[in-house]
Amino acid sequence: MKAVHFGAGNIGRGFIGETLAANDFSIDFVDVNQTLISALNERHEYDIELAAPGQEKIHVENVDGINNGEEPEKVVAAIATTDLVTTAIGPKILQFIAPLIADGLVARKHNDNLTKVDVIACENMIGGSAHLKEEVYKHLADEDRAFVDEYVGFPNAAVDRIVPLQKHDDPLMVSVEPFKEWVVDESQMARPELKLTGVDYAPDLEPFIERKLFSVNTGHATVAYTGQTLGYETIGDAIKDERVLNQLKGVLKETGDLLIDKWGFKRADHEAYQNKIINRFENPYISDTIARVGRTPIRKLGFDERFIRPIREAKERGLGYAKLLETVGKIYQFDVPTDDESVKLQQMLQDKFAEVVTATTDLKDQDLVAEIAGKLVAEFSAPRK
Ligand SMILES: NC(=O)C1=CN([C@@H]2O[C@H](COP(=O)(O)OP(=O)(O)OC[C@H]3O[C@@H](n4cnc5c(N)ncnc54)[C@H](O)[C@@H]3O)[C@@H](O)[C@H]2O)C=CC1
Ligand SMILES: O=P(O)(O)OC[C@H]1O[C@](O)(CO)[C@@H](O)[C@@H]1O
Repeated sequence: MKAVHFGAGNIGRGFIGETLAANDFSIDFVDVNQTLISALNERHEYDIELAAPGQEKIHVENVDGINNGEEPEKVVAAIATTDLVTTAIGPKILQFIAPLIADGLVARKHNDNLTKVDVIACENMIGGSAHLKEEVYKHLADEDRAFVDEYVGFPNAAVDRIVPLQKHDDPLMVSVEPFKEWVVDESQMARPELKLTGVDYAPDLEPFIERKLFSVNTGHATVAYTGQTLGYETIGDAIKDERVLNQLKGVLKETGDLLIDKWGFKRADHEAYQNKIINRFENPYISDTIARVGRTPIRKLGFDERFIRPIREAKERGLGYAKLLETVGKIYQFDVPTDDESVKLQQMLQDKFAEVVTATTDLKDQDLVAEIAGKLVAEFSAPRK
């Protein structure tokens, strides 16, 4: 069996690659990072290390790399004959790989390849594959849509494994937590007979993706944003602070109440699920930065994302969301100069504060307005350790 996987990064190599290889797939990793692509093509194998006592190694082989920026035609040819397409590239990048996926699917039509194929987006988002499908369809001519309708599935999926930023001499080596969960919506598959060991197939993904996103991801982000306002740089250090842990527990109580009310999870089971997540965040074998877990704060503030959606739904149901609101307030203080969205958010705040300063002081000197606004932004985002 053959798979084309977009995104040879942390979760791509550290989870999707492991699972595909364990199911005897050969994998074409597609990425724009030439260091990763060259290493994959030189060695055709890599190691995964479990972040746990013993640091067990898992060997992955039968892998190749294609740089989609340099050799898009190779990606199209690979999709034309593959059995499965997966992505772990980032929600906002899906739109950029959609044209290539569309070309690859049309190539299947031109080659009379009538084997059905599923395209699975393994991103932290609700409806990831459905979103990718919309993007792909924008690049299909009317006469190709019927073929894709009939032969291609875009089943939504939830993937759960913490894979932090990596620091190894070997660019392919990836250290991952032992826990892993990959759930695919079976009802949306074009080729449901192609099932992978290590993947769960659910008739309805919504409860799983919401439980995961509003527990693991809302929780992790809460540790990151609360931790940063207290001056911490790593998740491990932040979660040792009782104020951060209490904030996390408060937020998980609110999302837990919502999930139990909405999906009928049993409270005891859900609390056990939450406690396991807290233990995962505390894993001393993982060094995870607040900058990574809090990355792209504007995306994380989105309408259907890990804070605003549970807040909206808790409000509709008359449930509590005070701790979630508190955390949202902290997201606006997320200040990481290397994160474009953080820089943009801070600039938006600076501009708004400047409006308030102008309205309250009548100052005409814009340099002075900017200086005062800068002080206000700093005041609102200063660490309060
Ligand atoms: N790291 C984790 O623990 C988990 C991550 N995810 C999701 O997986 C996705 C990827 O996350 P990570 O692996 O952490 O990120 P990452 O940054 O390690 O990997 C992303 C990869 O995509 C590549 N890429 C970026 N733009 C590209 C383009 N236009 N064409 C081809 N390749 C491109 C990058 O070079 C990089 O190798 C995200 O949606 C994330 O939410 C989901 C569950 C766990
Ligand atoms: O990948 P995103 O959406 O930026 O969010 C980061 C989150 O993803 C994970 O890496 C895995 O779900 C978590 O560790 C973290 O909460």
